[in-house]
Amino acid sequence: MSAPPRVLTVAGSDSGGGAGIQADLKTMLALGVHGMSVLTAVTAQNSLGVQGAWELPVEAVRAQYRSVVDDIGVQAVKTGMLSSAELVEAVADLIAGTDAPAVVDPVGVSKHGDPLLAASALDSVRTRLLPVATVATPNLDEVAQLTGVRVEAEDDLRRAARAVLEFGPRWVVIKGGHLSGDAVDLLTDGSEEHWLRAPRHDNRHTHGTGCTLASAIASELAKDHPVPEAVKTAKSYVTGAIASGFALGTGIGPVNHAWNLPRPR
Ligand SMILES: Nc1ncnc2c1ncn2[C@@H]1O[C@H](COP(=O)(O)OP(=O)(O)OP(=O)(O)O)[C@@H](O)[C@H]1O
Ligand SMILES: Cc1ncc(CO)c(N)n1
Repeated sequence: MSAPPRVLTVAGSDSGGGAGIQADLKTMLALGVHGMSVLTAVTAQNSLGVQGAWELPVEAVRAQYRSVVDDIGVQAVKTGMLSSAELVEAVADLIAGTDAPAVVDPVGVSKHGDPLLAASALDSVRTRLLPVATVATPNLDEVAQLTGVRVEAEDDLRRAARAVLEFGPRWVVIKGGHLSGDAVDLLTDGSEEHWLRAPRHDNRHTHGTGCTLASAIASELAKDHPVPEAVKTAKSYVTGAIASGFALGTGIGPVNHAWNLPRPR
């Protein structure tokens, strides 16, 4: 059997298994790539929120990255929770030295509003991390934090995308998941525009949707698909996973990462 494409996630652990590293690796398995991980932080987290978070030392992050890239090699990298300015800058430098596309999910806060990135790290995300991104995938809160643009309706998505592109990612997906109506995202590189529209599933199984979308994009890029095709496949995957999510705990439950497999749970 030949080796599947290899994808590396650089992100935090979600003890509840719905977001972070756990969501990333499940997505990668479901999309047929070999998932690998660099842990940046550990969170005590469940369906109700984040009860605690502990960062790893920057040397531990660099060492994990080098172990994976120098021996196994990667066809795509995805970043999630990076916690501090020091980690953002270290990871940006590592990505800059890696010959593979990078999907940057500039994680700022959890679905419950718990901070996953220090306010003092925002400038490093703007000036160091976004410039090395092949695709950046901010949600509307992250767009507001990074650019000051407040998106209240679909019509504002284009202005938000332009503001994020100013920081240098090659492509941006503005996730309209927090608007009402259809779940509409805008993918653009400043010249092409792709509007990705899916029906909104009015359920509570949306913990980790952003991590899942970004990991799915990275998985499809690792298979050598062009960015628009990769993002369209990723959008279908996350939509199906939300539609078949399940209740867990008493708060916001996870998506069903296995929904597309021959024997879904
Ligand atoms: N209720 C929903 N029904 C259908 N699609 C949704 C729904 N909520 C979000 N999405 C889609 O899921 C993807 C992730 O968007 P979202 O805005 O939820 O990310 P996020 O806030 O970064 O997620 P998280 O912080 O939980 O990882 C987008 O494609 C968005 O349109
Ligand atoms: C560890 C982690 N990363 C990312 C998110 C974003 O949803 C989360 N809730 N937890």
